[in-house]
Amino acid sequence: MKLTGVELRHVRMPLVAPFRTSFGTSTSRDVLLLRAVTAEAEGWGECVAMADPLYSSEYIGAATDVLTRFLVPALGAVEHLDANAVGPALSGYKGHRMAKAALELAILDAELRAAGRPLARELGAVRDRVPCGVSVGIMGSIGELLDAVAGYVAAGYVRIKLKIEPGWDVEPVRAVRERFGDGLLLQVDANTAYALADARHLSRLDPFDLLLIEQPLDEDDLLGHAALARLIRTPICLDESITSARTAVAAITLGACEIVNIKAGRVGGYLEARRIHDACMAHGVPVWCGGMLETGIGRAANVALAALPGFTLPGDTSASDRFYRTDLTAPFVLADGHLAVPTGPGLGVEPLPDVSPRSPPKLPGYRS
Ligand SMILES: CSCC[C@@H](NC(=O)CCC(=O)O)C(=O)O
Ligand SMILES: [Mg+2]
Repeated sequence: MKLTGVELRHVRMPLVAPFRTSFGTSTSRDVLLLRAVTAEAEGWGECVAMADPLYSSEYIGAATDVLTRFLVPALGAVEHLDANAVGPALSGYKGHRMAKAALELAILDAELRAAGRPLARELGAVRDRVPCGVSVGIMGSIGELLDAVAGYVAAGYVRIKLKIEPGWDVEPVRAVRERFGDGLLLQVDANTAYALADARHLSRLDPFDLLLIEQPLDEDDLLGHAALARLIRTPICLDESITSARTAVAAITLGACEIVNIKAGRVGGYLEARRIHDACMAHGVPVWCGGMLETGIGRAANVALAALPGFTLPGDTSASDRFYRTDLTAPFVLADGHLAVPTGPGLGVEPLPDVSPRSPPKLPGYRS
């Protein structure tokens, strides 16, 4: 394939309710969509970077700039382009994994649509539907939290994840465990809000039989997580720290985590995500698919990824209506606690007509 045009489309999606984490509260999600044009087919990608560099160092303005000035021109110079060529063609540019992931997904989508191959099969999916967990934000009160969790349990979600931070951790977890019983699959996500000195406090979560505690310490603190793992019983799962298969193996080898949250956007794309999956399986480490409030475009790719054999824990692959009143694609709807894996070529979903552009972008450059 030859890349003949790329369109960047910045969309603001209102959230159905504020979503509060240890690094702030969002009421809308800015999304950077990317459409790749080739002679054979078009492909879509979604950049999971937020509007501000709060989850990680990436943010939409930087992704837009690095795609426009460096990454898209670099791919435009590749004569025989396919998804496997994207990583090597962009390797000279450091970082910007979320921007690279969006571009690689669009090329992968175009390649697979042209070949009539579904993404799930390409990645090695072994399931046609995936069990879904849901991420629950920090709330204003325990009562509000219990109402929210009750709604998600009633909707059929098979696992509940609670965002925590200092001052909102042991009591919310205790309340949810007491209200919904020991059978509820329950985990927490700190988004780096704690320090190793909080170990004794975090060990107060041990009695609640959590599946895991996600990213309690700083992204770069593998040794701190390894020390914390020796001080608490709850298994540690890493998210922000895992930026590649190499860092996943380093974290596992150092004893920094027993479980890995795989987010293709965070690690540079779905091909690296599969490499992390394979490496974790080789080490006997279970993985699950994390979420970045993706629209149906990224959600379709995440559901395909979550269908791989090593994804043995429910992911943050919730239905479209968890965050959005209307999605950019046909909505993903929870059925018996599961989402069906798309079966069409490539992503298997299309942006709804009012999202997909009416006219192709000016060739050969880009339009942001
Ligand atoms: C956009 S910042 C959200 C990052 C957070 N993601 C979630 O909590 C899941 C959100 C979702 O269901 O997409 C995480 O650290 O795991
Ligand atoms: Mg997380």
